[in-house]
Amino acid sequence: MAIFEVRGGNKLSGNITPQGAKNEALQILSAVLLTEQPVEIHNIPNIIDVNLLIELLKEMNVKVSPTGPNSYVFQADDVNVEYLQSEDYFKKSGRLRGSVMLAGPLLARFKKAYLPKPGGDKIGRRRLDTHIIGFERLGATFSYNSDTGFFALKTDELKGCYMLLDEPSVTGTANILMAAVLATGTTTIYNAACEPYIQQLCNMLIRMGAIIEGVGSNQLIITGVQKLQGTTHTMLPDMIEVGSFIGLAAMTQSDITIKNAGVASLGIIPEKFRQLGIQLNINGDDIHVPAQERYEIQTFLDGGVMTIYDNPWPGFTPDLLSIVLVTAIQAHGTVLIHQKMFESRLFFTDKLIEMGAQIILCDPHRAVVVGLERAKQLRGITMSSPDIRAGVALLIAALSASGKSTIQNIEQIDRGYENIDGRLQALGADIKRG
Ligand SMILES: CC(=O)N[C@H]1[C@@H](OP(=O)(O)OP(=O)(O)OC[C@H]2O[C@@H](n3ccc(=O)[nH]c3=O)[C@H](O)[C@@H]2O)O[C@H](CO)[C@@H](O)[C@@H]1O
Ligand SMILES: C=C(OP(=O)(O)O)C(=O)O
Repeated sequence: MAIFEVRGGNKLSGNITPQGAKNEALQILSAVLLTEQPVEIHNIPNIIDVNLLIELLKEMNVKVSPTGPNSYVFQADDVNVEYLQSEDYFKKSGRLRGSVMLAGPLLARFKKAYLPKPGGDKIGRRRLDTHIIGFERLGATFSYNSDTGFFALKTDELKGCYMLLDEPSVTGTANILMAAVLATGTTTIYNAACEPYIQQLCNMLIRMGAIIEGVGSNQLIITGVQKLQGTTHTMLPDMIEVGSFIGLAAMTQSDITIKNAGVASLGIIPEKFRQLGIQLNINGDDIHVPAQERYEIQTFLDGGVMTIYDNPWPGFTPDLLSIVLVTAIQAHGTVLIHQKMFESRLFFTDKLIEMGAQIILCDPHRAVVVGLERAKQLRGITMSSPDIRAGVALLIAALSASGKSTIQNIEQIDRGYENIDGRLQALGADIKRG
């Protein structure tokens, strides 16, 4: 198992460009199954989860031709849906969350699909009810094999309907949307997720010939069409990487410019880091984070302790709470981090406490961070990366700490961050892959 060896304490400087968005890529790559025509996609991040999904598409007989370092053309004109019943698919698809989104397009085009046991981060229960109930409402039937954990879905015809989702699931919305674009009649998805990656998917589908109203809102109205055509699509910058780099700069007192950060699509993210007291200078599409010795966590207007919590878009993404938490360690002041969506995402704080952070884990969902105000540096330790975002939070802690840290299980980090060691070395970080 690969490790990172980090010698912390270096102040970093320079420019860093975020990769294409991981969670957008997983939706967009699934959508190539909706047409027999070529689809050209740019700014695809070279990360484990995305490469695994590309591998699954290849195994399904989709033609995959690289056209540049992060660009590919996909053509799904001879799809082998039966591959989805193979042992190999069972094994590989369970390794990432994104594979669930192959189901919507397959059901729409080939009238059958298989939904794997959800993979991805082990950050709490991750149910598929929204996906399955949505497909059922469109006219699919499902059976569940408790030995394999697979749902088999089939339909004679998908028919549009009105549905109010139980929760605005991101992958659930993408899945139902991709099924509905080829259904007969009109589908209304109310309480839909509406984050920029869903908007990107909608806009791609519209370019392919789909009819979708309400893009960017929580109500999508889709008029089904018989066929979709090829298109070209470019992924947005990864907003979770942008937030990770802001946290990294603040914790390590570094002067970093995040180039082409996709500022217009960051929503409330910059504001949350400002609530930690971090100065951000936005110049066009770049974010300059100056070296900051001191940053002071704001209080609420009534003087109450700041709380930062997750919510579906346009609320704050749960994927950045681990980064906000680690960044608060050297702040002046106190913050309550409340992770509402996932119940196992804060346990990594025990490693931060071992490094010297002042954190009280109140329960699985809430942690209070009392800033050290740089009176004490964290100390390097050996630790293991439990999930993508906790992994990067631990990496940020290690880069700010005195002495050597070893981070194990870095495959978790590689799932979502492209060549992170190389890009951090270019900023002056002492990090080695072992
Ligand atoms: C591949 C991908 O795109 N993964 C993202 C996607 O996962 P994913 O689509 O799997 O996440 P969902 O949006 O379905 O929901 C995530 C969790 O939050 C809970 N929930 C959701 C909505 C809500 O209003 N209340 C609530 O408690 C759900 O029950 C679930 O346990 O969206 C998550 C939420 O932004 C992100 O963390 C993941 O990185
Ligand atoms: C939780 C995440 O990913 P996934 O849904 O792919 O596990 C994440 O990107 O932070």
